[in-house]
Amino acid sequence: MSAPAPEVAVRATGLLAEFNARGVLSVADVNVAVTLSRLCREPAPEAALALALTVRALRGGSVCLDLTTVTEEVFDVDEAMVDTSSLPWPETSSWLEVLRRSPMVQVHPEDAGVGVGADEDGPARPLRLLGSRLYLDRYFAHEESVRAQLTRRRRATPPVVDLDRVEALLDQLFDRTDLAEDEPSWQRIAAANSVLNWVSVVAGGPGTGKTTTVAKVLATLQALHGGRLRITLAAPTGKAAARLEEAVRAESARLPEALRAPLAGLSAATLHRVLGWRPDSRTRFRHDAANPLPWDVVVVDEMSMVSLPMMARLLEATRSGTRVILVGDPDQLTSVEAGAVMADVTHAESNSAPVPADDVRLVALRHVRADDRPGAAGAMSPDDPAQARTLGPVVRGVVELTHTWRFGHEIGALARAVRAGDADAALEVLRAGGSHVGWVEQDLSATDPDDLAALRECVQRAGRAVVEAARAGDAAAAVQALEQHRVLCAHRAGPYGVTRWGRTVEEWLVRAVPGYGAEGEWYLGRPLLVTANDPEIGLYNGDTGVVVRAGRGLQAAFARGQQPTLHPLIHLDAVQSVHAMTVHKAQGSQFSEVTFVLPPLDSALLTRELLYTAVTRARERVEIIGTEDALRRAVERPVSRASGLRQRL
Ligand SMILES: Nc1ncnc2c1ncn2[C@@H]1O[C@H](COP(=O)(O)OP(=O)(O)OP(=O)(O)O)[C@@H](O)[C@H]1O
Repeated sequence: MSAPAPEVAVRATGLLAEFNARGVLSVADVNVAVTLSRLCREPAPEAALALALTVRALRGGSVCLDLTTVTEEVFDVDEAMVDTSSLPWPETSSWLEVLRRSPMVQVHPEDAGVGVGADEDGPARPLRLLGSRLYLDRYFAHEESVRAQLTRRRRATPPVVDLDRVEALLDQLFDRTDLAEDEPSWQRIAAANSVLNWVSVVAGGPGTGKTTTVAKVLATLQALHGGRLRITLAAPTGKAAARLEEAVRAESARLPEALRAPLAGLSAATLHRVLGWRPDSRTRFRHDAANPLPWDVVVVDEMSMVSLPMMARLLEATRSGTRVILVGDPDQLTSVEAGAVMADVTHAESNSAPVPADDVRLVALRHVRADDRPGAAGAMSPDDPAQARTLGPVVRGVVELTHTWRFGHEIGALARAVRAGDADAALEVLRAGGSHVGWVEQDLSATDPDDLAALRECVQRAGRAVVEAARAGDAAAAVQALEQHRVLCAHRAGPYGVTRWGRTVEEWLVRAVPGYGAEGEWYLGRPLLVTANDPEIGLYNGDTGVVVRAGRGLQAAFARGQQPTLHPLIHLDAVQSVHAMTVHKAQGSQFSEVTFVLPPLDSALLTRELLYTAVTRARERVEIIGTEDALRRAVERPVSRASGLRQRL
């Protein structure tokens, strides 16, 4: 794939001009760097380059620019890889030296005890240098806020609970029926952790029982506190919030009556709504440090989609005596905005540090004897270095669930192989096939889509069901049918992209469904994708819906738990048709069947997280179209997102 010619930044000279000409820097990156260099009277081109690259890094989801690794990064222009090896990169140590002396840069004292503002006597400087990592000051402040809040809560005296009572409740809620003889009950350990810590992380892939565990944690907490706790459930999007509410309800319905009752009124909302969305600001909320949230327990699901700035706002608005339970899949693609908070918190460097033998939470965990199986927390010794890797995260409030309870066996095996970076194992699962996974081993640039008969039939079957329900005015059935099957792509454009595949799917539907699309722009059964957050009407980027008959008019139905919400078409500002969608947009959604169009070998987007996220969007079956080389490359290349949080936690 060749990259299109980049737009030329007329203000760029020297280094900036060269990086712009190669497409690494956009006009906007260059303009920010030129303007701030002038304002700060910084003549050094290396400093301007570092600033421009930092702005660019934020666009790509990194929180900062790491000067020691930037030359190895994969840069892309419009999704095609750019060869940056021949660019005139400054030598790292002299580049850092220029930055240390720059009037644009505030050098941060390395010792972790010193927070933002400690050396802020001089005029405001737009950049912050911490070791080899360069931040825009605002993003450093977000990272520092999250780090400080999490650390403070971890170091605080843990919540006071009656440990015997906790043990009895956990005994009642968790049994070992479906576990192998030597398999620790990680769900139980995770639950103990969330009960015993102010901040806890329940990590795991789809179907590993995160929601089940959270429902049991909430039941335990309410039982310990006489049902008086005020609890809120939050998620980054409306759809995810609705799913969370439904799942927690379904799980709590299975609990014993006495434990279930206090959970009856639980409801979930988007993070925007929980924090108090303000029409006058995109980044500030009604609840903040001065006006904190009233809740005793805050559960945040789909954490991998939560950006660093959002996490900072949430923690700042949460009182120190509130339990915060973070739930999500750290191996998924990260938030569209900057940050990889879930992955950073789950894999924080401190998690592998030695565990102090007198750690209060460890003692507590032992006391509740989370489990006696080999390798379980209750049976572990903090003095045994071999166990430190498993025990470290647990003691620090992080538990990863790995047993998959829901998937067809092959999808789980494929997801595990991808997650582990084991390309041979992934290929073995795909080659073996079965009713849950399939592989069309083809290079798509040379394929006529009409040759993919099985895919066409699948698309037509699902599309027909959507249109029939939409025409009949059955919004719930239309929304459900919409989630039967989805084509996912990494790219937006080109032979592997959403545009081509969306058009193909649309053509197949026109052929299969009489009168398809005949009503004009808002035709019955038109699948819709929301492309921008609109908290006012409760629709979020990535939400999908469908145009349905409603009385004598038309409305758009969006999945929200059992009953879809209906919106007048006139309210829909930012929507497009969604016959195929990017994996990024599909985060937070699942479909019965998924067809994943794997990008080509030279794609900058071909990463492990992309493949893992695509595979785990499927509930019943996933089919991958692409070559063996591209598959191997994807499994073997993890995403690199620069952030200091992982090291600093
Ligand atoms: N220990 C267990 N034994 C048997 N079934 C379980 C167990 N834990 C969870 N399940 C079942 O597995 C399914 C998936 O569980 P759950 O919804 O809690 O997973 P999840 O990790 O929250 O998934 P997702 O991320 O997709 O929401 C549910 O049907 C649940 O009842």
